[in-house]
Amino acid sequence: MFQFLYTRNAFPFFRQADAMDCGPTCLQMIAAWHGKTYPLQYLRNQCKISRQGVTFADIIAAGEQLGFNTLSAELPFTVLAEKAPLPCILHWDRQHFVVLYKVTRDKAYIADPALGRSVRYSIPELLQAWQLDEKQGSGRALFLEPTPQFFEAPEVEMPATTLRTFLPYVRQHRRKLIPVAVTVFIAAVCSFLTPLLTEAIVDKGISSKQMPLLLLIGLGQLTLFSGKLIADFLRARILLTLGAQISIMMLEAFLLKLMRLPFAFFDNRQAGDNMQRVTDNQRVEDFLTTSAVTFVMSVIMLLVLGGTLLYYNWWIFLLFAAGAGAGIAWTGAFGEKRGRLDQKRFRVLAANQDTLLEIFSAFQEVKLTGGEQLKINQWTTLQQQSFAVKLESLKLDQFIQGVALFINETRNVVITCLTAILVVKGQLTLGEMVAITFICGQLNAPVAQLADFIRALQNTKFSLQRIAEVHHEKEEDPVTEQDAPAPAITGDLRLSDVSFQYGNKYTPLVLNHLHLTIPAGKMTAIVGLSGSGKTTLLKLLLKFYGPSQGHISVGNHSFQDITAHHWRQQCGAVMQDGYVFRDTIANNIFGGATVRDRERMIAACQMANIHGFFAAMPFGYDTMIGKDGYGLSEGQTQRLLIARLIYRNPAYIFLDEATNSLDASNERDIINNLHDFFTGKTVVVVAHRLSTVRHADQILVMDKGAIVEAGTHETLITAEGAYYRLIKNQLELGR
Ligand SMILES: Nc1ncnc2c1ncn2[C@@H]1O[C@H](COP(=O)(O)OP(=O)(O)OP(=O)(O)O)[C@@H](O)[C@H]1O
Repeated sequence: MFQFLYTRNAFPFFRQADAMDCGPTCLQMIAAWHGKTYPLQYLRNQCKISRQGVTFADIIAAGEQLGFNTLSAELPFTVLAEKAPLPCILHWDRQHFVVLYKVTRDKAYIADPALGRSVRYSIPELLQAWQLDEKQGSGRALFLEPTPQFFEAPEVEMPATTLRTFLPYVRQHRRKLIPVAVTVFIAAVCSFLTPLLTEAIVDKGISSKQMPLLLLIGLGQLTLFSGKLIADFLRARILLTLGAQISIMMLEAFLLKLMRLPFAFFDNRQAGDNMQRVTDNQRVEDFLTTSAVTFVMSVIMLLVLGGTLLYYNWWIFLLFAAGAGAGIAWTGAFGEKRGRLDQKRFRVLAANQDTLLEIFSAFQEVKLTGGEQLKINQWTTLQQQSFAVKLESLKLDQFIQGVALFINETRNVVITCLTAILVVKGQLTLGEMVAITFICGQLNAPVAQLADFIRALQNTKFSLQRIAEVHHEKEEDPVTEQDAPAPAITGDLRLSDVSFQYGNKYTPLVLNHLHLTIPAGKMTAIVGLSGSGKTTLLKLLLKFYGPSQGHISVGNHSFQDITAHHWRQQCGAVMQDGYVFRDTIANNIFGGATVRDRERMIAACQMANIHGFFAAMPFGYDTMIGKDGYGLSEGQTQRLLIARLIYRNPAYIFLDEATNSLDASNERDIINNLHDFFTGKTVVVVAHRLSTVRHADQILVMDKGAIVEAGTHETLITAEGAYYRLIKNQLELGR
């Protein structure tokens, strides 16, 4: 519809922000070609971008969401060039996506989100990058045709995260800005007076040959220098305190935001990504405190010293202003290039963090599999990449700074020559020349600081973009309901026609049209082969994920109407990968509980059969455990997690292989103890052991995401169906 707006060279182009963004960026270009501009972040979400980027299926699913009819085809180049409607998305070098928007007799025009708007390839070059099979000369292409739904869809706006978002943090500390302003004022006055005294030394002191006057002026200069120094020192101290306070508040808000995001957000990101974003927050804080204050100071200095220079000679002032302006403009012109490098640097550093985290947390596995060298090699490869990015950044910075320095020096030399000429001509006194040279020397620092400020501003902009990715993620619960009072929820859990897939609609169904009721106050056991979807079902019941299709309810409440936070307050769970925090045993058992009752805690540990062990620890329940503390065996860890659950005393209990590491005697004791505790509670247990499931009020047998059988142990054994076979082959009959 709007194609006429674009000439051949003006195909709408967007550059990918991130190495994994090529797919969504191609979709962004195609949507823009048809007249609609979508924010990249929105398209990334629609594509459900993961750590590995996106697939054709992800782009198709997102395209259909936007209102495109999509057709993905493997076709020969001749068909692509002569018959296919362009633009289309091509799979490139088997690892990248590009948009092909024009083919002539011997050239193909590609908008490559990594390289640029109009990258021209010869046909053999295109074939080399595109075709799947060298002999066939064919490759994969995705065509997107807009439907009326595309044009009717409302505009999508993603609010930008700007510095303004963070100003409230600074405003809270505005009183501290007063002493900062005072120190800036003192420094400015000192800078203003110093050249005047210099001029006085030369013109008045030397010519009058009055030693006391010279001494007095010298003393004045020393006082001004000391005043400026003290003001600078004080300011640095105040800013450090201010920066630390603002940083803590910003990071606290960032962590709180992260905690409120849904599980899917963490599925798609590496830990290193979020850790790097903490650095981004610190960069913003540094900008708001140090860089912004330095900027204000530089501007004041420029005004004060520039005004003094203007007072001496306006020609020299103009010359200086032109030179300084040129240097600053030069530095500012490299924003986009520096942005791309910064994004590369972010990726490499995040990957570096992840590799190190993996090496340290999987140390045992690394050693057992003899993978030490492999892991070190992976790390060194990342170091090489990091070095390459650093070198590239250094080269660019040196180029920018080198030219800026050259401009500055040229300006200084020209000004020195000009002042000398003016002195020779008698239009300036020697004292004025010395004062002007002094002012120009003094001005160099604020001019350089302005250039630094521009660089800091660009860096902060890149950091803000990355922080925005977290800030604009939809939280699990609506913000207004997050702190609402949470009355108890009761009733059966019901699933009606529930299906679920982790990715988009083209990824396999992990849960397949489930209809089931989990009766309140009863115990339901779920059994099935590995990978049949048991844990996923628990995760849906815990509201970690919402169903892709169908409906879940508890009592009279639809799951959609209760917040995840509210629901999880009613629940307790021991998951397969339950975690022991780096803390005391007591704090590990209390968890997030507000009431910390030691007697109840000990009773919980007795029920979980672990009291004797904890009581015998060096500091009893105050012994540190977790990563840096006293090691626990798998079985002890599971008993601690069960004690945590008992202390929490929830109405709905979910156990995923919670006792599989226990020995038979421990398990029997715990199951006996839990029998009373479970009374009246709704319990869902995923287990492989017959001893755990046989007394359940209801047993559900899962296979390939579906419930294939349901009943009690006796009825299912009599039926001799899936449960019977599973027991024979899988469940440990002996226990
Ligand atoms: N985060 C995820 N992203 C994509 N697929 C996933 C994810 N988690 C699980 N799956 C897939 O979902 C399917 C069901 O996994 P699930 O963990 O629910 O099975 P399970 O029955 O609990 O298996 P097990 O008895 O081995 O614990 C598996 O094929 C698995 O690969």
